[in-house]
Amino acid sequence: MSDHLLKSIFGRLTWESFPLHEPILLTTFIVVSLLGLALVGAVTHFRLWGYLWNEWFTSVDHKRIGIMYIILGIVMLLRGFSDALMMRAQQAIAFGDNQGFLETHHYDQIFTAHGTIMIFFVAIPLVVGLVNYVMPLQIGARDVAFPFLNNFSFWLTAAGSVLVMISLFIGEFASTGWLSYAPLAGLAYSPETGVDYYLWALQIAGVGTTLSAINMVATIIKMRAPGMTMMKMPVFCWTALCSNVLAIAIFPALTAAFFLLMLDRYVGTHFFTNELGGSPMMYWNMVWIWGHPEVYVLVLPAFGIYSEITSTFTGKRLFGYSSMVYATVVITLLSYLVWLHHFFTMGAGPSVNSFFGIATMVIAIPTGAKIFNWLFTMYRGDIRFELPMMWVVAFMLTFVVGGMTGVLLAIPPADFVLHNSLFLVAHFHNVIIGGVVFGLFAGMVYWFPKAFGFKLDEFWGKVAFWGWVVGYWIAWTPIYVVGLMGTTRRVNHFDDPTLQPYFVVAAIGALIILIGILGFVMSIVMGFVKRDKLRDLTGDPWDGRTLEWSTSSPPPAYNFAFTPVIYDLDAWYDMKSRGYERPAGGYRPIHMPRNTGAGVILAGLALTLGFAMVWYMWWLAALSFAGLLVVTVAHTFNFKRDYFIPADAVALTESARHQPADGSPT
Ligand code: HEA
Ligand code: HEM
Ligand SMILES: [Cu+2]
Repeated sequence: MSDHLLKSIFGRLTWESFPLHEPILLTTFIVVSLLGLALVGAVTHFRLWGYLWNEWFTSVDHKRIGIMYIILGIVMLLRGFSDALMMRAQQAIAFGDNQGFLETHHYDQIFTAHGTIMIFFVAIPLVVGLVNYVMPLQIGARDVAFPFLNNFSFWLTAAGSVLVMISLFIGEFASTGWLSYAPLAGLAYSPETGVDYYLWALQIAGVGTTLSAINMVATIIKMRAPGMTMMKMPVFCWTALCSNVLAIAIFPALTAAFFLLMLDRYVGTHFFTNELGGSPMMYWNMVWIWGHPEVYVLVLPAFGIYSEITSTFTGKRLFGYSSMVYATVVITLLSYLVWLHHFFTMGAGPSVNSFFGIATMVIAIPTGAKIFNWLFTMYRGDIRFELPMMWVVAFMLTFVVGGMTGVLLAIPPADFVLHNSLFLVAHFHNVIIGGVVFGLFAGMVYWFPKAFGFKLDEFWGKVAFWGWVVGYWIAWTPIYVVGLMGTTRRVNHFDDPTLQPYFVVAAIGALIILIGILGFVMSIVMGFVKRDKLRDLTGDPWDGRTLEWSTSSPPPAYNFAFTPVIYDLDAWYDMKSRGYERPAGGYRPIHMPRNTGAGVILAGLALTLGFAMVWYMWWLAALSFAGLLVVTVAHTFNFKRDYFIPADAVALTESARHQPADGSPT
């Protein structure tokens, strides 16, 4: 075939695009392919494709979608963490003459991929997954407002992560940092495929996240059970509401920034270069208007999780419920006003910097109010130190330190010294791991028995806990120290040998975190193995206070046979203390949304479109874009969108519940 023909078919994809000469990547590729083949083989062998497709992939049930999000997040955590281990290994050995095993360009891709994956494909899916699973149950709803949209959003997120994974083996990923700063990310300095993979993956996933946020907000506003006024809503739902309102407000800014960067790269415009009136600082402003609030999008639901767990495990109503709600709202509003603290060094001048510095510090007040509310809830409570509560305590001890170093960075003159240092990197791992990740683990351990009907294995759960907590401190304390001494971020080699011991300790810490991660995986595996022993038949294993604990575990597809009526905060606790009896008859047919494969197909087409655009395969891009339009229109002609669960089937499901008919706790 002529070169010209090849080029028009494959765009810029050639044999050179496959990293056959990179031993690390080749080995990874072989291992991943073998594991993938084994998985496909196993699913085929056990004839599970039909089950997976009908019951999971096409499911519009918020519970199943939530679980799929969480699985995606855990799988991507393993990927993101492998990157972290490689960076830690590199930095532990690359001193003086030793260049380590990752040359600069490769190291750059790894920290970019690590940051991008951890934020977009670990933290976001895990948070969205938990909100998806828990929030509708907590507000007494049957599902979310737009069940199909929910499935579609999930698959868009999944498509984005697949695109990032593809970049590992075909072409390369961005080497421009997790927010791909312009002008470095422009075509002139990054002509390879990396930034294009980055942009398309995040645009596709970003649409999913935005749609999901709209869905969650609509659900919370419109679908609360009768009697559940806003101020009787569980705190987790409040944090979910604020987090998703925030997401709706900020994602368009990121989408616009990426869109303009795409125009710069594909069409040759100059939005983010200094030529022809463009400005790179415009890009920084736009991505940080997204980026700063985004960290609160992640941490607010984690705060909600801590609130639920603290009141459950102290057996008390949350101290200062309304101040907790106001603090959440205040953090939401303030988080819009501080983005410039990420580039104090831009040179906006002392008055601008002071404004943003002070606005940033003010956030410590509502956050501190929350910390004290949790402490006051615990004060003289009958605390049960089970695993979820242990995570809460570890969070408080860890997060406060990270918050304090944040306040330190918010002082502009101090930030001129610490900006882009490893001190900053230690700050954000401190708040993200201590705040978001610990919260996600707490939430997963807490709600797992709801989703699966048995608890996680406790011994391995404790291994996970201690691995993460001890590992975190050993891994990041030395990084604070070297950062304070002036070591900069994003470098793969150091000249000063006296720094080496710190990085060796940091690497040991990362290995201890590895034990924590494996411990968590084991707690699921062993929980499953010992499920008969760990089984909970009551639906309420922790003596919970909110409505999700009033249904069976796992809840039926329709969540509640009868819509609950709410009189007080902590609705389920209130129901239990009034001697609530579950109705044993009088069921009516339940109207349900029907599963559909449209979301999977649309996301598949979006993935193809992204891949084609990365490689300049214009014909494939046009084809998949046309496909997207056709399937979207065709889907609007799908009139078989719902069905009824007959009353007998509901009666059967309800009578199968092992909980005593009086609904009393164990
Ligand atoms: C979940 C994530 C998360 C959270 C919660 C926070 C919370 C905070 N962050 Fe952080 N931050 C990040 C994630 C996060 N950050 C990331 C990812 C980056 C950098 C990304 C990059 O550059 O790549 C960053 C960077 C960053 C910078 C930029 C530095 C630089 O680039 O040079 C600054 C500067 O102001 C800052 C400040 C703060 C502050 C003041 C808080 C506050 O919200 C903290 C408030 C909490 C407390 C203070 C503790 C509890 C309070 C009390 C117990 C009350 C008493 C306390 C006082 C009176 C002080 N952060
Ligand atoms: C679990 C243990 C983790 C370890 C050991 C780890 C390690 C690292 C290292 C070594 C770097 C590069 C530092 C540098 O040289 O600049 C880094 C960067 C980063 N990490 Fe982590 N990390 C961990 C978890 C996480 C998590 C959970 C998140 C987010 C949810 C996260 C988000 C980031 C981000 C955003 C960057 C910046 C990337 C960039 O500079 O562009 N990390 N991490
Ligand atoms: Cu910020």
